[in-house]
Amino acid sequence: MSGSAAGADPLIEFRHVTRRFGKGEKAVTAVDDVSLHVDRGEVYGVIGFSGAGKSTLIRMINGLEKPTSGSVHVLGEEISALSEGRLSKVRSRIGMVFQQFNLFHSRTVAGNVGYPLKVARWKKADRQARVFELLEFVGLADKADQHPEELSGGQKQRVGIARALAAKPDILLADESTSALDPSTTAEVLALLRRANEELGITIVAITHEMEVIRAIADRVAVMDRGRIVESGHVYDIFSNPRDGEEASFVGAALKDRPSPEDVLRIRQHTSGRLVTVSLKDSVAVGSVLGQAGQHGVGFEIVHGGMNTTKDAAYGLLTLALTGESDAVEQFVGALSAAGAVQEVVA
Ligand SMILES: Nc1ncnc2c1ncn2[C@@H]1O[C@H](COP(=O)(O)OP(=O)(O)OP(=O)(O)O)[C@@H](O)[C@H]1O
Repeated sequence: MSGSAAGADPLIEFRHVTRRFGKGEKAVTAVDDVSLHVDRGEVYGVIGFSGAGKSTLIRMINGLEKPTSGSVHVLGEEISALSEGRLSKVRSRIGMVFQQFNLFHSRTVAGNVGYPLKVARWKKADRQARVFELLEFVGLADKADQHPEELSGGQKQRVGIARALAAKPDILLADESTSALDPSTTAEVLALLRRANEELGITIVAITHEMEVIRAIADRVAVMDRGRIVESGHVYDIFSNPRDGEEASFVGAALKDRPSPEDVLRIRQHTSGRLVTVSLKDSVAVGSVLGQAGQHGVGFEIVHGGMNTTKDAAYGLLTLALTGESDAVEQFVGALSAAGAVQEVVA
């Protein structure tokens, strides 16, 4: 799902939101003039290093934190201006998944999943039916009567997700939901979040410091740094577009899809060819141009890069060392540019 044309159906909207903590010299601006919108049915990822302001941002979506200035609109309400009573009504339509699972150890798996329904005063029979349905959905129907300590980390998080989905919320907030898990369990939990989005139509906001999470589930991403959004857009566009200029993209740098200055030094030790990086958005077209290198009188060596996948499509960057007469190489770079965006590698 990616119905995310600007303003299509925003469930969440931040308008020039700033959140400061403390006063005077010790004041910290955790969120600094952030504007963004999340549309119904999309998975919106927020990525950044520790301290970037992600938790503060997500806590403003369910009203646990209020902006110092600006406004936050959720499900048609200005959540930042609501009284506690009205706030709890909006909150009941928002589920939350935590890094440390936050399960009740004294309750069974079924008891944990059914807890929000008990709070919402669902009838016992309805509650039992809903819990059963949810445990089936997350693949833990056989664990209903066990306690959390009998489960693996991935299973605990699946219980956390079932509990967050229990009251049929419109929005699921995932706060570093896979950070405590190993890579294969992470993949399993991300696949479940993706199913929740695709099969139940739930809108997800996921904050993370892991690029893998964004790549696996997000439609759009905002990169946060020191409270500000420094880059945002569709995941595929951001991951697949090589950026110009001195400011290397945070995403590109984290993916290591371009050679670092150290890599370039190493590459230079064995080739004097012209180094270019080509985008593999259309890998067939690029492959066909590379197949004609000999006819251009050009030799090439792949010195860095490869393919990766996002939720929408595969993408990649290849760095090539091109050898041959400079006119021939120039002409060949022209042919490559027609197949994929080309950038010179300078170091
Ligand atoms: N209640 C608070 N009081 C004072 N400072 C705070 C408070 N909450 C957050 N901050 C500060 O705001 C900044 C952003 O913190 P925040 O937790 O939102 O970042 P984060 O990106 O979620 O990082 P992490 O992944 O480490 O939680 C940090 O400098 C943090 O110390």
